[in-house]
Amino acid sequence: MNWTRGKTIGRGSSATVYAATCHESGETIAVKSAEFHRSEFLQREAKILSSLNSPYVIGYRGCETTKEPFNNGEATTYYNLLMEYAPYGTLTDVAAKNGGLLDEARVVSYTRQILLGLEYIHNSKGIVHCDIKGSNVLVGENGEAKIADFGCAKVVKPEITELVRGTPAFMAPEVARGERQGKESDIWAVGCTVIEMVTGSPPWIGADSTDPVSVLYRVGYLGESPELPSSLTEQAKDFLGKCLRKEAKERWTATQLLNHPFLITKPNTEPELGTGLVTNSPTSVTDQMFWRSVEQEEDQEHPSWWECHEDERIRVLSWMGPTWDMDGEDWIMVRRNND
Ligand SMILES: Nc1ncnc2c1ncn2[C@@H]1O[C@H](COP(=O)(O)OP(=O)(O)OP(=O)(O)O)[C@@H](O)[C@H]1O
Repeated sequence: MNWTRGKTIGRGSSATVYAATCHESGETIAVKSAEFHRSEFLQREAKILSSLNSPYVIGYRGCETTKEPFNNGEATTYYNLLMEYAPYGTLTDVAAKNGGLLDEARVVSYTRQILLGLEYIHNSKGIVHCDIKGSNVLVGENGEAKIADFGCAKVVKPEITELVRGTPAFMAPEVARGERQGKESDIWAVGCTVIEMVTGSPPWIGADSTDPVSVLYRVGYLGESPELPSSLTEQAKDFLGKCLRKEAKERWTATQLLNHPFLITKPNTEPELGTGLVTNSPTSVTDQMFWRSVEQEEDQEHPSWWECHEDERIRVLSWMGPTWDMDGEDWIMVRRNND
């Protein structure tokens, strides 16, 4: 596919996302790019996304490498994941535009769509997302929620214990303890995302400590759950209770939750949305470490943070300082490598 790279629309910890125009169709697409030698996670994400097809999952448009000249004149090779463009940005962006939080009708509508996406990837594809949160759910052209950022996702293999992935504030007890990360852990994260949509903050903000290691300890070993917002209806609280059960096996599945009264008795409202956002995944510098996914430190020379002693983990987590800025680039041409 021939395309022209446009403005930066987002920066994550592992890649930069640009708007781009497809030459043949004129369609605006999103291109997530990383230098080739640092693109292992992006390549894995592309492989998973290419196997998915649902209105509630961001659409795959292809992947390719490009050679692009930089300031010093030398060409750098990039790996690019081409995706459907979501004009309204992430759920976190939409909430921010709405004063930080969303009303219950919108929360219901987005939650239902996230669960439809999860039902598809869990049941039809045997995939666990591992990093569900507001900033990893995009809002599509028609205002629908679409699960994105499959950089932490994996195919479920119950017999294999793999490294923990995801964002501490959204981690289920069994994930916080480093035991297993399955479909049920995504459901816990859905509960956390509902809290985020209702309160405008990730769970645990306002708790005694927002230090990620302390939160993981409280979730994993002290058996604590995030506080339920007092503004919620009893039905909503009951729904969250089904998502946030401490025992993974007792948590409801996506299919069961789709039939919970919280999701089936409310009318759908069409959200009023604005486009043109340029965002970074974390909402602010101060909460960035707390929000940040922990999938990419595997390629650092240090040991995996989870396998370390707690003191070591604190040190590893403190390495995750801000690495992003907000500069947008002008339109540039992209030269594609030969296929
Ligand atoms: N398809 C898309 N359409 C519109 N915006 C997008 C799209 N994909 C990503 N973005 C924007 O780019 C940002 C970063 O993307 P993404 O979360 O996929 O990157 P990442 O490097 O995996 O981030 P993270 O640090 O959360 O792992 C998103 O928060 C969003 O604002």
